[in-house]
Amino acid sequence: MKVAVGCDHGGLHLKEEIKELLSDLGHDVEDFGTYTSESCDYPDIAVPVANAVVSGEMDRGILICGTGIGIGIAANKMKGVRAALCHDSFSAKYSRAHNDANILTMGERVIGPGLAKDIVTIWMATDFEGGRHERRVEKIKALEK
Ligand SMILES: O=C(CO)[C@H](O)[C@H](O)COP(=O)(O)O
Repeated sequence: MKVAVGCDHGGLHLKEEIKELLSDLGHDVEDFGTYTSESCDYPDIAVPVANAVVSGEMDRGILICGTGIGIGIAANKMKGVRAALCHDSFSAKYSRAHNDANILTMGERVIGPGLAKDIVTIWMATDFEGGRHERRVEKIKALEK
């Protein structure tokens, strides 16, 4: 899969670990920044990653900031984005299976790299179940009209 990754300064180190994991898993990774530890504003990263996913240029996105919250709030303002903040593997699995989340967000200041890598591995491997969940996701999409 083609995966867009992005972070603010609070998520820089974890993003590097996640990029390596995604490559090891056989995915194509595109890094939308930030690239240095200099302080920056997470909406400036969330928007291009969201656009890349919604346009179909990239299949999925992973966004990381200090908490995973702000960058997810920003991404979810973009039409077509279903960004899920996941700090446990159960949520990661069901954000895909039930919600068809297309962007995963995490906080580098919240969880360690080991758990974050488990979360990404599960999130990337889980398919949307459809069925009754399709109807619910369609209702979410209808809210955007
Ligand atoms: O987690 C975040 C947003 O939800 C940011 O990474 C965090 O707010 C940045 O804080 P600071 O400028 O103090 O490093």
